[in-house]
Amino acid sequence: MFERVGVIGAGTMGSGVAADLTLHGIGVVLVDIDASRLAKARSEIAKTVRFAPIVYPKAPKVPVQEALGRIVFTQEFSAIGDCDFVIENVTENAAIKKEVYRKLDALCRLDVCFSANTSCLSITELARGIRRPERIVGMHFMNPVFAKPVVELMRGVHTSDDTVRRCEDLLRQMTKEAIVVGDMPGFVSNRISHLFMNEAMWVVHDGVATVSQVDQIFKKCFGHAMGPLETADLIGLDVVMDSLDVLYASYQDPKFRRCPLLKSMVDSDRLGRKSGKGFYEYQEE
Ligand SMILES: NC(=O)c1ccc[n+]([C@@H]2O[C@H](COP(=O)([O-])OP(=O)(O)OC[C@H]3O[C@@H](n4cnc5c(N)ncnc54)[C@H](O)[C@@H]3O)[C@@H](O)[C@H]2O)c1
Repeated sequence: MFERVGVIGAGTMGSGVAADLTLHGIGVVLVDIDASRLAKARSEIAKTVRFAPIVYPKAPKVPVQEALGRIVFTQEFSAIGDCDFVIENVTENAAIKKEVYRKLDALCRLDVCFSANTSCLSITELARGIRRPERIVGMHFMNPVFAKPVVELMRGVHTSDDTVRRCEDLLRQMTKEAIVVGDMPGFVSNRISHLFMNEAMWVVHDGVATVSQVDQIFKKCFGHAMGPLETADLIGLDVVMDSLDVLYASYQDPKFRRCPLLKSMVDSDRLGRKSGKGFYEYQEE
């Protein structure tokens, strides 16, 4: 049983992962370089602990103070020294992630596994230069983490069977299951979904349909729970743009060329739900 998990990065995904771990009784050390992100994460986690069982009845009911009491919020990487497992959720940028793995590698016991919560980056690439490449794995959590019972688990070239088994054990403790896939940029989910989202943006850019029409067609004709542009807003348009850039660079394939509308929305801080405005507008909950 895992007792204490290090969570690196306290943004949308890091705070979601930390909230789900604490809901399942697992201690967390949540590390971010930005104090304001840690403060925001504390209030987001409190909100999740309060509302998760209402919107998702399978989520455990835990008093907010008890859940927050299981989390150490810190800017100090050294605090993760005694963690049994680390889930990394920093910005989707290979250079930033690799620097984080170098720090973790120096701080953690050699048997500790590191999982990358990444949208598109290759796990094998992230493991380069690390003393424990067999202990690096990809765990692609979906947002909102507490309501998604399945995680895409990516096996790098060096990832060992024991590492995969430990990930599955941790996910079981979080009442989730893994679908284990291979390691190519974007894996299964984002290699396909980002083409959908990008093409939906081109449709709006070309004046073929409105944002709402595109999403309604996916929901009412195809039975999807969310349309591609609503999904992009939920993920964060900056994260979608970073991911498309990784896919484009990795495959050298023009099919991943991002729509200029996405860049102009990111430049004007229309990032989706997290900034209150994206393809849609959102009120503070
Ligand atoms: N947003 C989604 O729906 C989603 C879903 C699955 C996976 N992902 C992946 O999860 C990762 C995080 O995405 P996000 O949406 O939470 O991004 P985000 O921008 O909300 O959060 C990233 C956090 O990382 C922190 N950070 C940056 N450099 C750091 C460092 N060196 N050390 C510690 N913290 C650092 C930032 O301060 C920020 O708080 C990305 O790789 C993304 O592709 C995102």
